[in-house]
Amino acid sequence: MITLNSAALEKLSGSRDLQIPAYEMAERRVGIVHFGVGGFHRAHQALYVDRLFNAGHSRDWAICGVGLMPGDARMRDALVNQDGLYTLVSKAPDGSREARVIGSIAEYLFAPDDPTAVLRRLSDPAVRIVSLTVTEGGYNYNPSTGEFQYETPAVAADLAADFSDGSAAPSTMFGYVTEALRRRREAGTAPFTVLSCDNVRGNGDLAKRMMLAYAERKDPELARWIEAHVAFPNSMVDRITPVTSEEDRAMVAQDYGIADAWPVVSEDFLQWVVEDEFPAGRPAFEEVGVQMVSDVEPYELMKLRLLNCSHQAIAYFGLLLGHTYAHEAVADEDLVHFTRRLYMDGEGTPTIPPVPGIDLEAYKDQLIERFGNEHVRDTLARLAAESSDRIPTWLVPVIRENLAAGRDVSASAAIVASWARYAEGTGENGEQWPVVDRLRDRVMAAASRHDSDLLAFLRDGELFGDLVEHPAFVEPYTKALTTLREQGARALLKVLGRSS
Ligand SMILES: NC(=O)c1ccc[n+]([C@@H]2O[C@H](COP(=O)([O-])OP(=O)(O)OC[C@H]3O[C@@H](n4cnc5c(N)ncnc54)[C@H](O)[C@@H]3O)[C@@H](O)[C@H]2O)c1
Ligand SMILES: O=P(O)(O)OC[C@@H](O)[C@@H](O)[C@H](O)[C@H](O)CO
Repeated sequence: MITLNSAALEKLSGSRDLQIPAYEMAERRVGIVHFGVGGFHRAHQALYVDRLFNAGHSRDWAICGVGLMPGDARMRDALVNQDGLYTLVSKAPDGSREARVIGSIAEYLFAPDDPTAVLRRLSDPAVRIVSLTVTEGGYNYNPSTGEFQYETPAVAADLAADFSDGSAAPSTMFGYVTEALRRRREAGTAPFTVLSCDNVRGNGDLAKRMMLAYAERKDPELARWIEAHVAFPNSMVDRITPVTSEEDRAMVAQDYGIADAWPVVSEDFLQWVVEDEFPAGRPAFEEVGVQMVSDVEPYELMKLRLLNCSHQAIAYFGLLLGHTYAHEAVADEDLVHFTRRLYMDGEGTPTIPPVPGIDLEAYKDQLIERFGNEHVRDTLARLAAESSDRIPTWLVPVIRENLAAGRDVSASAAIVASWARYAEGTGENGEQWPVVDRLRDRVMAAASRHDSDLLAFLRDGELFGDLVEHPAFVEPYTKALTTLREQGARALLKVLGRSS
């Protein structure tokens, strides 16, 4: 067994089944700082940069990963001991796979350990891109009003503190990015580009609006400078990347002989569509499969409204039906009919503009095939987590557009009802499940009132706006929730399937 680190690469070079970096570790120079190094970043952006290095492109774009949250101490321990290296195994639906050691993360900083080092790195003129995968919740906006939430404790603390003399340090992405931009402006250094890679519509626009809202309170003059000089390109990102399991670690050890503290397993599908707005420069992403375009929106809408919303469609129904994995959920005829025909065709698709170069029918079929990839073992529990960040961000806008156009919303109402039923916290056979959500107490308290008020869940204006006042939504929602509670998920899928 070989413990993964730079010194081990030579020993791994003989393996036929494993690709290792074809470049020298010592040649890497940090040009990108990334906040939120989790499974996805390591299966996606870091892979693209690794491909660039392998293809002989400039080594000036290596990544410095930054962890802000207490839980990121685990990533620090894994990556620092391995010189930033890790194993990425991508698995196709037919069972074939590709394994490679990724070398593009040259540095990892756990911000609570050394905030000064993070600010120093962010102020380095060599850093020209700051990229983000901080989850939907990381943007700190109220999903129904779209406003920045100044009262979030960590944000409020960063706003109140003075970082200029080094006596206090930021703790949020907003604090770090704006303080670094302030220092760059003061030093006459050009700003970096902020590249959001999270699953949010107009993710760059949102990042800009939230960053400006923060800066406006902190330092209005700086806010004006950011608005005028910093680019925030939008991007659509796609690769299903489950949470790494103990089985994944064991597989990497057994099949590749590598002791890797935190490998990543993903599907083989990979897509990144990026708005080409990088005034400070960028890597030659187009050379390694990234689609650089002038308008990302059609791609984003397609992906969020077909892939991500469908993930929510299979998550709660799947769990209620007793499934554990995404591939089991789409092997269920009733659920796949509901997802592919009723939701995707009936309600998602009418809200999507023409997407250049994409055959939507083939795209939707491929989504079902991707969800059905049994080798990836994506759990429904992952898809059901943090729903209060996902449903309002992805599905509620679809519902609103369809309501405004006078179109049917029964399938979307059933998805929301399945979340409401799921948030009651017990399955159809009385099994308990952990509801993982930053608003857990609130959503569970609302769901616990269903016996006396079937609309209790829907009354949360922050999550659903005024949907509760739309009879065209409330009627199918009420029917769906009643059927779910009285007869179960299978009965509801059958009823919906018959009426289609
Ligand atoms: N996993 C996927 O299949 C996938 C695919 C496409 C896009 N994404 C995007 O990537 C995001 C992360 O997914 P992942 O699978 O890597 O998750 P993960 O849990 O492995 O990593 C999430 C990272 O975000 C950080 N984070 C969370 N909240 C934060 C906050 N408020 N401020 C700063 N950092 C914060 C965490 O500390 C962690 O480093 C998703 O939310 C999504 O927007 C994921
Ligand atoms: O990671 P989230 O919270 O944005 O969403 C959960 C999944 O829908 C998502 O991770 C998908 O797997 C991903 O968007 C596929 O590209």
